[in-house]
Amino acid sequence: MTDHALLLVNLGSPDSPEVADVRRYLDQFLMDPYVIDLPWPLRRLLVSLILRKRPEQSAHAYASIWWPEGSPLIALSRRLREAVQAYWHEGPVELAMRYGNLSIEAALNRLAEKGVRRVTLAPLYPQFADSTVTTVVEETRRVLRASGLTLELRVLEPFFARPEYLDALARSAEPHLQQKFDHLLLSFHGLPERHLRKADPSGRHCLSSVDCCREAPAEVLARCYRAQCLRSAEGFARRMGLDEGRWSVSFQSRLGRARWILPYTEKQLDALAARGVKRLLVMCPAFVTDCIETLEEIGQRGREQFQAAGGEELILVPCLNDHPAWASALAQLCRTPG
Ligand SMILES: C=CC1=C(C)c2cc3[nH]c(cc4nc(cc5[nH]c(cc1n2)c(C)c5CCC(=O)O)C(CCC(=O)O)=C4C)c(C)c3C=C
Ligand SMILES: [Fe+2]
Ligand SMILES: [Fe+2]
Repeated sequence: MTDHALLLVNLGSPDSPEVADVRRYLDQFLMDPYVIDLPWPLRRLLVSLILRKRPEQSAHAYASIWWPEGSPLIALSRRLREAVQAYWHEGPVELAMRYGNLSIEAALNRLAEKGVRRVTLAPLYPQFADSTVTTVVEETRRVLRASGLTLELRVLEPFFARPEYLDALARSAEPHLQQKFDHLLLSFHGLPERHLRKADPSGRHCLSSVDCCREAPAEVLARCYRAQCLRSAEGFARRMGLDEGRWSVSFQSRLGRARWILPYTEKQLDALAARGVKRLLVMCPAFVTDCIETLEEIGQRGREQFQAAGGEELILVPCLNDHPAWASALAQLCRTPG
């Protein structure tokens, strides 16, 4: 059987680190109502304000991590697609981005032309958030409706606690954890607190106490990004045999002035240095491929900040990228997506 395809979807990147390309990309990204969840006129106003300064700053950051082949996120996602194809014999493996080029529409059309009948959609995010998973799923459904393609769609559920993902994370990180280090910081992408409250099916659990995410009942856990990040972190630390106190969790990439989920990575870097941590390892398990948020925010700015606060070295552990253990795990996850 070769008519069951995989469609891997990642976030996307600007076409180049030029200011105009970065502005166009940020505009599409931030105008997504799943990312900035305000009514259109307010969203337009806020995004236009953000776009006054942000494209220049982000363009500078993108330029500092850009590869000869282009955006690291896209280049690494392409390599991942190729690696997964070696483990997926049921049909073709396609790659698309939610924003910018490599559109979902073009990928679905290619699959239909190849005679594919079933597609398993894999949003490349281990933890659930409306701003990542829901927007990918909804956009794919919208394209299918609009194009009239009759492809049967299944969706890979967030895999934050699946052994396939956690084992692959352990296998890819293991060589880096063999070096001498004082502390491991697991820095996840942040999320506005408002998004957490909105996704909470109970309407009252999330953010009700400092520890609510540790006691989330199953239906809340299924929708709570923060609780899922903590589960991933605990599952990873257990696999690596890390003692409590030798690792911690934080959330990075805050945008704007609203409250985002705590603790902030920026604050943790200072706090760890002040506590006497000299050699700090940082992993970013919410990202399956390295990108601006890992390479620039942590690997460059985070390192400078940590050293200025008295730390000696910040070592960034690479994301899963195209590690064979991850490519094989992803194919396996897609065989039992629900
Ligand atoms: C891993 C999961 C992600 C969540 C959750 C997420 C939420 C989220 N992000 C922004 C704003 C920005 N994110 C940016 C980059 C970016 N974000 C993710 C992933 C998640 N975002 C990735 C993989 C990347 C990297 C893209 C790349 O090209 O390398 C950016 C752009 C970069 C910048 O200007 O700093 C913004 C802006 C919000 C507002 C949000 C939740 C509401
Ligand atoms: Fe983001
Ligand atoms: Fe929660």
